[in-house]
Amino acid sequence: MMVIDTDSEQQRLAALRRYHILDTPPEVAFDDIARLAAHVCRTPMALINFIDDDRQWFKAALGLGLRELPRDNSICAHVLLQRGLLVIPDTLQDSRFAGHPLVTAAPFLRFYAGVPLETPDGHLIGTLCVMDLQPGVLDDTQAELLKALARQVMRLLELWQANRRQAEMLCDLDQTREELAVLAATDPLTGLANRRAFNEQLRQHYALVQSCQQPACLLMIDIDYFKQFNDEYGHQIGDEALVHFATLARKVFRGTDTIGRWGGEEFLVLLPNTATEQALAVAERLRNTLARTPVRSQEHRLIMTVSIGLIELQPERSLSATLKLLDDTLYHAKEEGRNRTLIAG
Ligand SMILES: Nc1nc2c(ncn2[C@@H]2O[C@H](COP(=O)(O)OP(=O)(O)OP(=O)(O)O)[C@@H](O)[C@H]2O)c(=O)[nH]1
Repeated sequence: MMVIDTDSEQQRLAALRRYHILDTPPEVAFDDIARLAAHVCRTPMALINFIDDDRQWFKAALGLGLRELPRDNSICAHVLLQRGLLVIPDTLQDSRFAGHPLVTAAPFLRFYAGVPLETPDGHLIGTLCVMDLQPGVLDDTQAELLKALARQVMRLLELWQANRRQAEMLCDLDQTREELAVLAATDPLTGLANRRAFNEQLRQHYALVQSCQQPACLLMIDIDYFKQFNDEYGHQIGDEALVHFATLARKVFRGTDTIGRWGGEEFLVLLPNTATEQALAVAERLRNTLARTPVRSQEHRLIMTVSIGLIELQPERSLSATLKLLDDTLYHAKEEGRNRTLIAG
């Protein structure tokens, strides 16, 4: 009967799992080592096998048409127990193995030699073994070469693990890069596109308007009397009002529209494939939604109004001229009494 120390067995299994080798497909590099082991030891069979919780699983299985066997009465588990080379010249002459299912039934094993696969921190996670259907022996050179090949299996595993870690790090790096790109393009308070990102989108879309002659509109939206709002209720409620605006704007505009925070309490919205009348309808819907949806704080329910300038992009008008005209239009909307939408003209 094999006695297993549960603590070190758990550590051994953890060491094995760290390689993520179990249940991976066969690979030429491992098959080659098994072939070399069989050649050196002059046997028809060789295994690279890992001793899992309740099974032995073969990464390479030369001459044996199996991928795994139950761990119960595994011959290889004996190699781990004695922590070194195990040679069984004739299984039928060895009381420990004479009744083994692989000895008493197909493939009727007679000869076995195995060495442990040892991790750099001393855990034995499997074996490299050779087997024959006739009794046999292993000379010193063969034994040394079998041990050398077992070390090569471990080098391969270490390399495999290093590659996997590198791939994981590259994946993490890609993810971080994506997150940073999103952060760099986002206004931290409202989560809308920041001025730089909006400008980029606007430039790209303007090029499209010039080449495809598709209609597109731009809205410049400024919250009315926001300084007063801040002064009266505090900067914190002012911030909440900006977030409130952004939340409503996301609901009112289409997913294909781009909303950007242009500065303080000023926002720009790009509406692709939208003519002036449709853009005016959306701008008015935004003003109505704001009028119906107060900013809620513990003590107040505050209604915000906005002034909006609207302009249709024209291929023959430069972007800077468009933005200047839009800014002037917004200024007029403020001058005329605020809480309104004015069309540039
Ligand atoms: N709470 C808060 N306030 C901001 C933020 N950015 C800008 N502001 C404030 O927004 C106010 C804008 O004031 P003004 O440019 O005078 O405009 P206004 O009071 O809205 O007046 P009109 O635009 O003419 O209706 C200033 O008091 C800024 O401090 C912000 O991120 N949070």
